[in-house]
Amino acid sequence: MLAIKIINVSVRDVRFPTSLEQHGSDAMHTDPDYSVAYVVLETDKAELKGYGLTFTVGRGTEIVVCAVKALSTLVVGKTLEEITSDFRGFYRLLSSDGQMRWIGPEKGVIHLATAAVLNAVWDLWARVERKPLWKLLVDMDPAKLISCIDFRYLTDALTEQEALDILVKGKKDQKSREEQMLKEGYPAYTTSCAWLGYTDQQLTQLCNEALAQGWTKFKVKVGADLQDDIRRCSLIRKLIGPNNTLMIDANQRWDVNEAITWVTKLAEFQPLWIEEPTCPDDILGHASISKALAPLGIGVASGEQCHNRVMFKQFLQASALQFVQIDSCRVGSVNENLATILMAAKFNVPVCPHAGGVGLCELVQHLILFDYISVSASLSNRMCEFVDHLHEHFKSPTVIRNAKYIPPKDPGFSCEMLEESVKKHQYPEGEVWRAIEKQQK
Ligand SMILES: C[C@H](O)[C@@H](O)[C@@H](O)[C@H](O)C(=O)O
Ligand SMILES: [Mg+2]
Repeated sequence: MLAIKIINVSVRDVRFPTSLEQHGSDAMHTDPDYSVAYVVLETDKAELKGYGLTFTVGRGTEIVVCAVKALSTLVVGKTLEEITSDFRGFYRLLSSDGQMRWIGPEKGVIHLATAAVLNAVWDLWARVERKPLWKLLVDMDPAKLISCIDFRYLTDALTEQEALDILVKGKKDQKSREEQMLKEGYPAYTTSCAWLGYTDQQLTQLCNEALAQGWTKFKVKVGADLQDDIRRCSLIRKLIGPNNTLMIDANQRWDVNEAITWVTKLAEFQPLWIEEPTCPDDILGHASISKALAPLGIGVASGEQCHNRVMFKQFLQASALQFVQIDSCRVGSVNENLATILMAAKFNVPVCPHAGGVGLCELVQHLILFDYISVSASLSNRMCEFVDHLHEHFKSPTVIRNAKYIPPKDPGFSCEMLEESVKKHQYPEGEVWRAIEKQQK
């Protein structure tokens, strides 16, 4: 089966008009239209396809689509066997092409495109093996997993041997953790109640509904106006009570000193973490914020706009993050996320993935299940984000029970969307967008 050949890469710009209702809004992204560059790998076996995506928030998705097209020449004609027998080499081919790397390297639009293409390759591989991706990873021999990772630029922090040792150690009691996950699921938190554009009334209603559904961990958007933040945090803390968990997220709004002063003023609401307090590239800034907020019991979280494994390496080396937020679509897919998961394990920092958007929950649940079952073996201070939008457009949508992710069972990486949804939301020609255009006129 691995002999199947990829004969075509199709890519489409699919957008959902979430900004109309302020879903997903934060202090920097006030009107996101949750979108994807949606990739389908066609093979010489007509019934077998690989599905992948990367997440965007509307305008600019057409540029990612263009970048996927540029990468597709490196993919078409390859067999799955050629790819998976040297996945590290294939990762490098895509991320380090002698000409194309100039428009990265391993960052920005070209890296988002790499994520979409590689996510589709992993989806195809898992489908061929007839396993959900998390299970493919969990069952994989540690040496084979290591062979998928590009260790270039990492070895001063994590060598191949150290990574292998972590994976070999993780095999102990793996079976019981897998059974536990299948029975109980992986703990989640919700961001759906408190987008920045929601009114207090909306926030109250959504929060009460979430409490009734069993949610115990909540994230609220902050950063635009201090008085608003104090009012909203006080409201949500009252609603959830003193024992539930609260996180706050500023989406890069502040300078370093401003972040420290602002968050200190929100400390009375006892947030577990402040997420993206400042520029996502400012490693030393995050380290200063971490140091200043540690006495208040507030950690720093980041990762949804962290370009690549080398950035994560430095955040960890500089003790700049207390929570590592991997993202399934920002970096070079599973290959690069494996590197970050293993570095986080070495530095003993919990991984709490970023999710939401379109499909991010569907994808990242596979990675965090792998992290628990095969690497960290711990649930302490760990949870995966959940946002309750747009799951209905997926063939295998996430299943949440008692505020926990129930491991997916369908083969693949859960990236496949309903063709009907794709057609309707394709930008700009889909019927949803045509109707909006007509209304605006
Ligand atoms: C624009 C997006 O909705 C972001 O606000 C969102 O990803 C957010 O940062 C999150 O942590 O969920
Ligand atoms: Mg965030």
